[in-house]
Amino acid sequence: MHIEDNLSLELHITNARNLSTVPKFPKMSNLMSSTTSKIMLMATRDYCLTINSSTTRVLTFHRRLNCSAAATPRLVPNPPDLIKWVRREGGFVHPSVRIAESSPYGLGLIASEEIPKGSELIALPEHIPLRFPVPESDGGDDSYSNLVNLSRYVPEELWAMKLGLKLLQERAKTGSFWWSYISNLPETFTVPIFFPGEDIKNLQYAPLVYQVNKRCRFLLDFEKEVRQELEDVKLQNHPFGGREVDASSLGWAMSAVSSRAFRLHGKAFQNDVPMMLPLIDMCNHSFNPNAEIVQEQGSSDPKMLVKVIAGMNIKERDHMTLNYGCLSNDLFLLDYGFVVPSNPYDCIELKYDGGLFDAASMAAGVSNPNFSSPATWQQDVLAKLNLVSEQAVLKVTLGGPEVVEGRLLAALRALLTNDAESIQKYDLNTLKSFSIEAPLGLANETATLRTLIALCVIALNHFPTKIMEDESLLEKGVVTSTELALKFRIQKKSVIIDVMRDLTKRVRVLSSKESLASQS
Ligand SMILES: C[S@@+](CC[C@H](N)C(=O)[O-])C[C@H]1O[C@@H](n2cnc3c(N)ncnc32)[C@H](O)[C@@H]1O
Repeated sequence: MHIEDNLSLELHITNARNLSTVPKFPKMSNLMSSTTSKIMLMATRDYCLTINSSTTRVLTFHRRLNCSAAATPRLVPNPPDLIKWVRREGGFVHPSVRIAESSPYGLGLIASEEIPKGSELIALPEHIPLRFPVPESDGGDDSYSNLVNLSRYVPEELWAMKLGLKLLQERAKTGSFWWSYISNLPETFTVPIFFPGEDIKNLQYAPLVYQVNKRCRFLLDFEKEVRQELEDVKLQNHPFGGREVDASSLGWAMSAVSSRAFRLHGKAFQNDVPMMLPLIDMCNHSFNPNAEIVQEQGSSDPKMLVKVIAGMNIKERDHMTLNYGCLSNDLFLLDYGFVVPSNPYDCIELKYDGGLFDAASMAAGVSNPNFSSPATWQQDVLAKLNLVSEQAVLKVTLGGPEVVEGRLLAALRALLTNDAESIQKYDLNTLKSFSIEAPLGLANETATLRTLIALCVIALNHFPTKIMEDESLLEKGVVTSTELALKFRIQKKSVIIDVMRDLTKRVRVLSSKESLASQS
């Protein structure tokens, strides 16, 4: 996969906006270019990434410096009181819930007094969440049908952009019902579409660089489509009140949604519709949250669409947290603009490739591996694992709760044995897991684990820098985007090292069993 150009967006967010005026959208500025550079990121040819910055369109990210360094600047300097607005609109906010600085995470919700487990913290009535309108609600309105037309250009995977169009529409509208909410949104986001090109390269990890480039390219193309679609639209039918929407404002809206919207399940939520939940979205993330969203319409209070309750006792001055999901750092950075240290769900992606796996096996001292030329019965196993054929999914992962993706583990075990008969004895699920120790025998398991360790070494060596170098760069003090890129790649390398540790332990256990067996 060669990515010819590396696109990122420059977001100039400059104006402190007066509440009484309709806010202007941020302006996208000049396109820059720099010298060509190439980086090889992954072990396989397909993950070889070429960043040719001579065709690069880099737009730099400017953070305003006139606000307090600790706070995340909001869309307007002194936005309305969000808690008061929610209460005024019929929502419930626990009397001990406050919005406060939650450094370094931006703003957050804090308890001004102890809150007992099970207490209702926030409840929002149906009209407060912001969602993409369903036809019945805005039907007949041309600005609505123009918005729907634009949303057709948005691929399903970028659902945040669809809701982002609605957010931009409300941001442009004088007297929007949601203005109290929108004016409290961050002015800028730390997601990598806004990184300078150098910091996209600094991620050192091709799968994420690919996703960032894809999003940037989409935004630049979408900007053109929006322009064309709205060229001849009359002011009264214009979905953004005649305001020009460019890649920067689209990027702002997409990031606002991806970092704050919730996809709620259950019949009350029209099949997994994403929505922005004012105030609830002030909760920061934790894998051990002290609050949770109650998704079903409670019969005790049928007017409330969504509630947050305390999942445990929340002490005075504690921050309220929600779990955004068991996500890898790729998704945390791409959608939310942060990296979780020691994230148990982080993993690295590799491509299943016979040549690479033969090389890893040989490096591990396995004689005559046949990943490149598997026997027919081995090909059958690979087909069942969806690792051969036109539609094969060749992406496999190391790390996360599984440590080694089941399909990869089963493939290695099957390709490192000559024993076609024993393979028939087990169902594929057994071969895909570590739950039964050494299903194809100690020698096969040792060869499998050693090959995996060699794969880890290859993957680690493809990062251009070592963790220690990254850490010393971090210590020097760098801008936010560089800091995030450094933290991200440190975590990726740590995932590989953790996997190697785990596999090495397993090899040791097997060796001691082997030596016991040979003694008896
Ligand atoms: C739903 S908002 C939470 C409110 C946000 N802190 C604010 O100032 O508006 C999600 C954003 O909060 C920040 N955040 C939340 N949890 C975090 C965490 N565990 N580590 C770092 N940043 C976090 C990130 O900037 C993320 O995009």
